[in-house]
Amino acid sequence: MDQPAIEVRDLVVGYGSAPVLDGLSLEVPRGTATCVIGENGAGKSTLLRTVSGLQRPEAGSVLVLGREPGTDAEHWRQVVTTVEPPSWYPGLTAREHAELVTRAHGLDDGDAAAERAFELLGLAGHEDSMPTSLSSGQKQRLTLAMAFVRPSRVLILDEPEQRLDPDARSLVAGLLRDYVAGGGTVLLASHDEKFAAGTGALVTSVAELCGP
Ligand SMILES: Nc1ncnc2c1ncn2[C@@H]1O[C@H](COP(=O)(O)OP(=O)(O)OP(=O)(O)O)[C@@H](O)[C@H]1O
Repeated sequence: MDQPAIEVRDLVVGYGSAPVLDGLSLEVPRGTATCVIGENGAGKSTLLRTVSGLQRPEAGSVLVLGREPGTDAEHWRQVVTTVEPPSWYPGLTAREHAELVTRAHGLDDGDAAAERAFELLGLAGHEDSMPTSLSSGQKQRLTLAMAFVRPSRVLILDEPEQRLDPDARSLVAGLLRDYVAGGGTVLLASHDEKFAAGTGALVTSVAELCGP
């Protein structure tokens, strides 16, 4: 059987005192989605940050596509994460942000791809806006457009439904289903179980993953 896209074993992560995650294990098979739920402070973002390679575990192991995450550029060519809030470049429009991403990833038809991503995420008409002038939901749409506009094999999304209206939540759930149908792997955290079910993800909780 194929190695899972994401393999987490006996993970211990903390911030100096008692660990937030203590003995968490998780496997996300390739071409599937898993959604982690749990109350505020349960450790969902901590898990996603660690799987993204942005947080060092105290113990345990994490493999993403068979490699330790975040250690080299190859990781970032294949993995998209929205765990860290994006920084907007002063003076660059929404379209120019998306085009930066497509150029950095060597897409030949980058400008057309950016156009399609804006259409898809309901941002048509906002291409020439400064990201800082967009509403909070539009900024979230732009963040997701920048995630979907480039090729990737794994998406790690922290509460992608946040600040989105119900129609946009359904739209994004559908995009995630399509991403998985195309062979991609998704790990997300969410507080919206209806949204999570709509993505087709296996829904689990930090508590379940940490075992007894
Ligand atoms: N940088 C940090 N320094 C110290 N403690 C932190 C840090 N980041 C998170 N924590 C603590 O770790 C615990 C888990 O936080 P985390 O953000 O992973 O939870 P979460 O499940 O994503 O919560 P939410 O649903 O509110 O987004 C919390 O108790 C939080 O206070």
